[in-house]
Amino acid sequence: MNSETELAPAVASILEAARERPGGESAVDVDARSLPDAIASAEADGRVPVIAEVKPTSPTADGTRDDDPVELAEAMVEGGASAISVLTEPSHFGGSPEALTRVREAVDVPVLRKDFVLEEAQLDVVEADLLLLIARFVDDLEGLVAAARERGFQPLVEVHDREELEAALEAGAEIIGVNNRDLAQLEVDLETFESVSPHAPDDVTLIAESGVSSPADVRRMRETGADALLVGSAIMDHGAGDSDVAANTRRLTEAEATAETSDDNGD
Ligand SMILES: O=C(O)c1ccccc1NCC(=O)[C@H](O)[C@H](O)COP(=O)(O)O
Repeated sequence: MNSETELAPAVASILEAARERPGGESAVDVDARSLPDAIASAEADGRVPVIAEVKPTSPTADGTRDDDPVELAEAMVEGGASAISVLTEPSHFGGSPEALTRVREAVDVPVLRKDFVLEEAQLDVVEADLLLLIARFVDDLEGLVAAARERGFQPLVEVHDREELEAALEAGAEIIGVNNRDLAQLEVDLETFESVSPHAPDDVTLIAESGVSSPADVRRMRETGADALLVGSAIMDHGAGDSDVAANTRRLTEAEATAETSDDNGD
């Protein structure tokens, strides 16, 4: 992996910044909340398992939300989110490790650290229940998956195509996210998940990431094998700024229940 060919300029800039960021001084020791348990709990009470993302801004966002990350995360849980993703990348996404720590103290669902972790010391910046590793950018994926597990994290390995899926499986990944956003044009295409998901073994926890914006999208991803969905923009609604994050989350977590009770196409 670790190919920088055909990367969008914003992604090349994100990687450059990631290489400069220091790691922690000593290994963290996490007592992680289980994502599979949180997914099972949502399924049991009829909610779609959604990992809602606290993403103040991004290279593709229309604006920035300055709301308190804790208030956003609490509203997401109120809307039925099974887990929270918190951007810790500071220079392109407006995130911080401190925001993640505050969110994890405030909610009782699993919290994902969303960042561009490239080397082992960068695992030790902050405790989280789940930790994102992007297959394309990590040189020693197997080593970093193992190092994350040694610290107690549940690694979530992000892939974009079948080759990266195979690499994630060889590295021992048990939780895999298929990112619908390509890192060359930053365009989203839900067909990405649909083309990769049939090749994932049943015992993998499979997450559809990016570009899910409506209940119809939720159902489409679930029908093609998504155990959970990672959703940022449609919940944060950067353009509106003051939109109702709990309601935005609920619209997606209730997508399957509303489909059963409604005659319309429910988008
Ligand atoms: O979100 C971006 O603009 C972005 C740009 C460059 C690299 C990564 C980017 N996003 C990272 C993500 O994985 C998403 O935040 C996450 O999957 C949620 O996506 P969405 O629901 O489409 O906001």
